[in-house]
Amino acid sequence: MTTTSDAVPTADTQMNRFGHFVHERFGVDTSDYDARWSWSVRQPAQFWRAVWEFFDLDALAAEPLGRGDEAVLADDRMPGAVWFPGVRLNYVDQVLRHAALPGAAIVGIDEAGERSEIAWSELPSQVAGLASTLRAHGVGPGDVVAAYLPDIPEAVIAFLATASLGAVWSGCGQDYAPQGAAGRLGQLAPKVLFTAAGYRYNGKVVDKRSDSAELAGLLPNLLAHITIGDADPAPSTIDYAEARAGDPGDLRPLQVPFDRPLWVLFSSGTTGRPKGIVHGHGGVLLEHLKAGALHGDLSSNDVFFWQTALSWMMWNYQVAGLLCGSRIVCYSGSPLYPDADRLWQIVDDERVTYFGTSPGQLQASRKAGLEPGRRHDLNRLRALGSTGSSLAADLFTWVDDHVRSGLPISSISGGTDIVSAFAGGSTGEPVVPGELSVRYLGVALESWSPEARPLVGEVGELVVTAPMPSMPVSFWDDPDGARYRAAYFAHEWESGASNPEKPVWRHGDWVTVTERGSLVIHGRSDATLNRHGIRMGSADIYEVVEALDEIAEAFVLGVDGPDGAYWMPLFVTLVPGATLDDALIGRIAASVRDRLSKRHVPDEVIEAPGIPHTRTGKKLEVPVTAILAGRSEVNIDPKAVDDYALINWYAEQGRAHRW
Ligand SMILES: CC(=O)CC(=O)O
Repeated sequence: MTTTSDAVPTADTQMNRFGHFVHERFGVDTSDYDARWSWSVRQPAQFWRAVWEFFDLDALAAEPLGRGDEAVLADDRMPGAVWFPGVRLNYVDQVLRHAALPGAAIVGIDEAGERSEIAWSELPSQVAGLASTLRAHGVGPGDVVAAYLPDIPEAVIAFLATASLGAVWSGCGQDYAPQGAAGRLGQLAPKVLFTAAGYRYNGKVVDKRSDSAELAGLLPNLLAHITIGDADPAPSTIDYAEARAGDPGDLRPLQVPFDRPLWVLFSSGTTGRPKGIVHGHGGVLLEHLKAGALHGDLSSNDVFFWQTALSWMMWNYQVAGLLCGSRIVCYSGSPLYPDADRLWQIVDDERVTYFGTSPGQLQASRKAGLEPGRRHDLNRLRALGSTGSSLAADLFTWVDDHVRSGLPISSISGGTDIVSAFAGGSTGEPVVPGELSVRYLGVALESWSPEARPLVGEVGELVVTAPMPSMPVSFWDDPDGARYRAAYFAHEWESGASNPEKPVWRHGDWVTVTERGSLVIHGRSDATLNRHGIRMGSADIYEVVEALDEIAEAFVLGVDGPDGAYWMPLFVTLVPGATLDDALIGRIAASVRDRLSKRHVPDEVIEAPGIPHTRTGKKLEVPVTAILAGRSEVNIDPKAVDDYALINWYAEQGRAHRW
């Protein structure tokens, strides 16, 4: 496989400056990435102290960080690690540090192309004005402020105002119906709700006024409902412009303990009550500076655009651009409207330097025959990020051929749980198609065999063997931590000599750590295809099948039947004009056999009317497999799925299958 960009260890990147700083400060060998990573996981207290010092966080905190490892990591138990016990700070201060920068901090673009800007210089007064209105409505430390909004700049201001008070933020995209949003936000008993009158999507105006009013009615503790963009707001609501014009006074974000909740994110909740995952101010601040500034090299020279939505953790990750002094771009429309070129046009118009997207958008660009590098001026673009699912090798190559040769690609993998990435591309590190270049600093990631043995060059369970500061401080409404432990620490490793002495975080993904230290993610381990003892990752099959021009999307399931029978159907959706005839089925089977193995060839290829996803775009492999297997206890929550009507179609396939 080709290397599309070469390592540049001497370049003036923040990562290299950090390496020099660590070498000087701690006398550590940081000559290459491997050395840095090994030190960061062997000496976590030293590593996170280095991050703290490199970004001069003493300047933000009420008091300087104490000496000794205990001041950084007082207890390394997992779960229950105690990070930075004596520290008081506020996430928002790191954003406001950049307020003297010229130009726009936040740009908003809607689907019709309407554009708005909030300048860095306006940020403090907008945050302070809104914070004072929230305070006037009774919001104080620990209270929850909820948002039902598209990805618009006002959402970022509302979040910063909330966090500045030491209150807790939680956002839900307006693509959720009111009941679905209430199933999440309602758990938190918010005191204030932000909603928008609507947004444009797929060429239509989506009017959300009555849904917003319905949601407000489902939140009994609400003291104020602030509406954005409603020309005719109901008397019981407060207009956002008025709320933002509260007395700005002297903005002093409240200094809070390191682990004070910053926000609550929700798991997809397709089959049970969505879990509220709580992250703290300090953990997110350190993790996002590390990921954004060190790995992504984000700075005030950058325009950072990651296409996302409020219910997806990538919204929170996008806001991290502000922590690094970068301008961020919020886009509230469909990524594919009016056509697949839409996001490339934004990258060009906004002079984006770091563009984050998904395999789906890249695949759609490829299938539409786009040549973004020819059609647009993408010269300022210096990195392309991708997440949501594994980025197949052929899409790396497509970017190299059709966007820009040598453009570093960072396929990242992590999730809501840590509101960041465990691994991905890193500025200056080589990129190999289909791989995540490195394990991120401070992430003790390994691939483990069923007997809890570390593996290199073989597929295993993705585990993290030491705490990270952005692991959840708790789950919401989980006083004894039982739901938290069950989510990550309850895996039963097969008995063997090396059974772990300490609990490890099992993430639920299949991963290979290569000899070079890069990674390949093979899909969810709880959705593993286990054909008569041969285990296969679904992502490997998607990579091959979705590369075929006729296939829009693929969905492979492994269904257990009676008497040890196993059925492995591959469902596909087709691009317009394509037909699933014997020739195409033959080509699918041949590609899977040639590029993977004959064991990976599905039992059947079936054209589907669609593929069900969570609202953050993950294929619903586990619950749909259970439905096909006829397991009656599976109850998929219609509100958590993008197209619930499809579930009946899949159930019908299960009933019709002859074992
Ligand atoms: C960083 C990620 O892992 C994002 C996601 O796929 O949810």
